[in-house]
Amino acid sequence: MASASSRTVVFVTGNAKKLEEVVQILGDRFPCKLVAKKIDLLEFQGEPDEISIYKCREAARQVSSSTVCIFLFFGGHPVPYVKWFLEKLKPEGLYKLLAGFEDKSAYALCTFAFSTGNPEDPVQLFKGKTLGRIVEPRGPRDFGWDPCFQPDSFDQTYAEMPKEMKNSISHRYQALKKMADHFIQQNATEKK
Ligand SMILES: O=c1nc[nH]c2c1ncn2[C@H]1C[C@H](O)[C@@H](COP(=O)(O)OP(=O)(O)OP(=O)(O)O)O1
Ligand SMILES: [Mg+2]
Repeated sequence: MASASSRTVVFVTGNAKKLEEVVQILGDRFPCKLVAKKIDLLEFQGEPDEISIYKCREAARQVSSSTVCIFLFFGGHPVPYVKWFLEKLKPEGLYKLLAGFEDKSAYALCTFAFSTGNPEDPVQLFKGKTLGRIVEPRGPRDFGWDPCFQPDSFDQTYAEMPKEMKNSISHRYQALKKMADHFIQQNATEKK
């Protein structure tokens, strides 16, 4: 197998905002070459881990190169299908859905699923979770449910925060950190 630094990792996402954050968070910390690719994958039903693994396998199959590694971004709570809720309801509607519930606590979840490209290898998951609550939308509307998610111990919603602040505490940051650490360590082991 090629050494990590000469390896190309394909990031599978059609979401420009996710990609933007990943590039900002990783900087030049990641030891592999990154290429982004949009693949429209069917949404499976199930728990987030199962969905991530299924979609990653499917993405790896579609990219069909034995040397390429795949990541699949998966993000968003209250449910894996939040994308369709958001499209129809907008952040205001998402908040209103919870009107009847006193408890507005929520968490943002990001899972990176990694496949070596070899279907025999297990898919690896790197997960990050940020605790918070769902609030009436505040701040710019340019990224999904950011206006209605307020992380614990902050007064601002994700949308109101400067980008660098969100990117230093977010679910995506935490998942990426685990993933980058894994590859940096693997790279160091390969060099020994
Ligand atoms: O940090 C975030 N802050 C706010 N909103 C977010 C975030 N991360 C994902 N989101 C939104 C995008 C989509 O409305 C839904 C997840 O759906 P999800 O399938 O993961 O995203 P997507 O289809 O846009 O991109 P992809 O091609 O990677 O599947 O939550
Ligand atoms: Mg999607």
